[in-house]
Amino acid sequence: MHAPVPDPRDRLIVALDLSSVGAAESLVSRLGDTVNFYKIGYELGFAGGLGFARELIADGRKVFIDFKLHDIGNTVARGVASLAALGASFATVHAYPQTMRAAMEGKGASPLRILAVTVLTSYDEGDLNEAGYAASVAETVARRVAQARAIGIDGIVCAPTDAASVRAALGPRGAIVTPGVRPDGSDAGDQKRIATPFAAIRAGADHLVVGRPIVASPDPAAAARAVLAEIARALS
Ligand SMILES: O=c1ccn([C@@H]2O[C@H](COP(=O)(O)O)[C@@H](O)[C@H]2O)c(=O)[nH]1
Repeated sequence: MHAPVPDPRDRLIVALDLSSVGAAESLVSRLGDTVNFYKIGYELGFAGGLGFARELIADGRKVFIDFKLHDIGNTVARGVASLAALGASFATVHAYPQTMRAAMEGKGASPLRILAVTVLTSYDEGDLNEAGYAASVAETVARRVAQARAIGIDGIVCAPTDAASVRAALGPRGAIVTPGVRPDGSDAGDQKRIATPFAAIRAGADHLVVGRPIVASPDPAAAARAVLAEIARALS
């Protein structure tokens, strides 16, 4: 069985897609105790964000490093070992078998959980086809989840619209983490496979990643509370 999520706030992961540590510090301070789990990707990570990740972790927050690693096995394993030493809770790799195996080896006995990114939520059938894949989004997700399961991966990143089929293919073990979450009325931006927080949780997502609907809101704490309320309603 995959571990139940104990603190409901751990269901919500806010993507700190911001250009400086100062901007991230200010957002985290505005969100206060409403949010406890943060994701750091390229934008903040390449602007000093790993030092900030260390501070968040020291402050008792959970951190997800979303660099979507994909390289030769040795490089992936060593990079993941560094993320494990940092104290990150989650880290992503692309769902290629060699990469997933290397990441699982690199994390060793640490509590870091490796999440395999199946098909990006900004991709539809046309984007996948343009990238050279003949299979559909659903077929590609299914194939990658089957491979991830065989390797014993810790979790999957997929669109909320894929969550139910991913859970069926993944079995009870492994976390399902869904970006592409959009509360009703919010702008989809470049996301193509989206669902509301309520629908994502009902479809079986364990954790929702939310960026712009909270980060770009005039009142981020109120936007986060609204997402948490939807999560609670979906779980009730
Ligand atoms: O398939 C994926 C994998 C990762 N992401 C990341 O999640 C957030 C989503 O941000 P929004 O502003 O809520 O769209 C972003 O950091 C992506 O890098 C994803 O969107 N899709």
